[in-house]
Amino acid sequence: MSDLRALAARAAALRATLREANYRYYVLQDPELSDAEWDRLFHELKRLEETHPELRTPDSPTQRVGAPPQASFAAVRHPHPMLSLDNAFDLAGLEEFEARLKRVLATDEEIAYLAELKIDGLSINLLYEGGVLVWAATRGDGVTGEDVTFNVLGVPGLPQRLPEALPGGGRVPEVLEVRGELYLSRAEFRRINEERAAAGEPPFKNPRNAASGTIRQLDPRVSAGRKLQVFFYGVAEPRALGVRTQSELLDWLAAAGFRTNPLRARARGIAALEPLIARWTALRSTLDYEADGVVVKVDELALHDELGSTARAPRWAVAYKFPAEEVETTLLGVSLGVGRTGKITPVAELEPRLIEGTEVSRATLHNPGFIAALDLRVGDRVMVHKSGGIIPEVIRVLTEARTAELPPYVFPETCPACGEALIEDGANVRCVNLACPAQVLARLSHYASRGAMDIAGLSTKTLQKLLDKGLIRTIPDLYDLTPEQLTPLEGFGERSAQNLVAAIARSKTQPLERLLVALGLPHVGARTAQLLARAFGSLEALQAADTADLAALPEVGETTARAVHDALQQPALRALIGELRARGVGGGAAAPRSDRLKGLTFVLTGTLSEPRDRLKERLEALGARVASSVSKKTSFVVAGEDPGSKLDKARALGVPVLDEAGLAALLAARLGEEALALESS
Ligand SMILES: NC(=O)c1ccc[n+]([C@@H]2O[C@H](COP(=O)([O-])OP(=O)(O)OC[C@H]3O[C@@H](n4cnc5c(N)ncnc54)[C@H](O)[C@@H]3O)[C@@H](O)[C@H]2O)c1
Repeated sequence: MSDLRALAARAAALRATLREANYRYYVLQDPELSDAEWDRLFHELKRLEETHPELRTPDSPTQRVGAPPQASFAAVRHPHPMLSLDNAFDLAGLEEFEARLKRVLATDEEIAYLAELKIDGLSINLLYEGGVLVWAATRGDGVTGEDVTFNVLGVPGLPQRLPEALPGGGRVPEVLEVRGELYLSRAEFRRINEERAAAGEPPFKNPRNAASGTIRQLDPRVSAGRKLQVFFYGVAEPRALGVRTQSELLDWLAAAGFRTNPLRARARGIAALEPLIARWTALRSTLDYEADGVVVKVDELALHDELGSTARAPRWAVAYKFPAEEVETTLLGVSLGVGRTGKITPVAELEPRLIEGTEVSRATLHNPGFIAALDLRVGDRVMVHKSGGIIPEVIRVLTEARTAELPPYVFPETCPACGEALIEDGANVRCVNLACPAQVLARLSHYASRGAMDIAGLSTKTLQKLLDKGLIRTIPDLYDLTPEQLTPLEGFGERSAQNLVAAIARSKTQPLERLLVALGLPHVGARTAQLLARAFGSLEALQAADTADLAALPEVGETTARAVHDALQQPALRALIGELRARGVGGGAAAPRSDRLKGLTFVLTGTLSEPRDRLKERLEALGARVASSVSKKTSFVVAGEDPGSKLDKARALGVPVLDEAGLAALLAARLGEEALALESS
């Protein structure tokens, strides 16, 4: 039983992590996990649920597609659900897929497949009635999508009206639901990012994000100015078209005016697809669009009906994902970054190349030992990949490609910013000069950043200007700036000077948790800062706490407790805090508590998808009371998996019981937008 409990807790934790990742990926379009990491966690959960079906919940990410539509668009209900695809990461995965097919179809005969490229864009569903386009919608959560009709009208190969008769005598059914993938070419992605850079806007991370951002433009002129493209690959009810196979379906779509990808191949048996997959893997980097795999579909449509779908994906198709891309480029130089703690990070300056959708011109070299182990020399040809799918890293030097005798790289002995001798610190080197201008700039920039004090308009560039002009030296100096000092600076006018001074002044009332992040306390990210702020309520109380007080908090380990305690005793930090407090920074209050759930009392029972303490804290932060026993006064009992006697008591007393989905619905109804923020907190 206790083993099962541990597995249930693991499954719940995986579900919570995946849900949060989905929200960041689909809604915020700002993923923190790499796709590879997401895939790994997803598969762990899937395996767990397969071996222990009793652990599966109806709202598990394995049973769901995408994320609900955003409120800024009209919602469209898909007449037939739009599904995702199951993945295979290697040939063994494809063979497993084939074995499953043969088992379900009870056949030994070779199955015919159609292989198509998996385009890395976003799916679109089109509804035609009487041959006329009625709407175009994003996938959303598979059931409901966002109406983006106006944004697709100019896309070539996306017909607004279908021909009455098709070559070969086919006809267009009265109602037709067509599915495809919208995407941006690599060249168009680069052009859009250049345009954004010129307008001072942040770049899109990759073509998929850019396509997704483009289709969700509320102003159709913006999307019209970007060259979206599309490949169509399916319809909701192909049999109504009189076609028998996926191959014939693609031909039908092409004949009706829908753009389809000419790259497709039919093969009998998975083994026969292997050479094709190898060829397409090599072809990938030469395409002018991003493809992240090969979709293998059972060709015979009659078999689709027989195989059916799960809640999340059809059983007759699988997406083989390409392995991580390794790209060859040239090392143009090595630059040294100085972090706010003085750590020196060597960075490879590379000839720019597109890797898995993002342009890479710099890659981490970690530390001097890493450079030495690679025997890296400026001018070398190197192989680069994205570590964990996100951080570019040099993995190999092509020593055989060295034509000239390149001198070995010698790691500097002094700080590039202040000239102070560098000190070895384990595998790293460090500049220990607290007044080092690069460290000062990094600390200021961290202080003003979005995750910390969030001071609008105080970019690193502006901070550099203020330092250069001698207007500031330390963080507290920011609060002494006047509009008159800023107005004469390049890029400032009277208005922008006033705005910046006002934004800096506003930051004084940022909640304590943000100030804790801004101070750069060791091991303190947003989550720990929140815990500390809620537990201690003021900087003074936190400074007075000893290591044991800190370690007693849930989720704060011994190491963090000691590091935070020691940092707060350091004279430099104490002086900084003193100066900030003297200027009225950090009024001492923890994050303002919302009272949206005021008057409600919850009792939590069973295994939930997040630690009970955490949910308790979240509910309390919204003004609710969380009690430990059920009484008539309890508003709701939230029951997770394996609930205890509290559930029985709730039933006996007639107290309403919510499962997690019910709680989410309640929160959404009560909080609207706030619920989303809560989900991601
Ligand atoms: N990094 C993160 O935090 C994070 C979070 C969520 C999802 N993800 C990534 O997204 C994936 C899951 O997302 P998904 O559900 O959007 O699925 P998916 O992108 O892996 O595959 C399904 C989609 O492929 C598309 N597709 C492209 N070409 C196709 C073709 N020829 N035929 C059929 N379909 C085709 C369809 O739009 C379909 O909806 C994960 O594998 C992961 O890589 C990452």
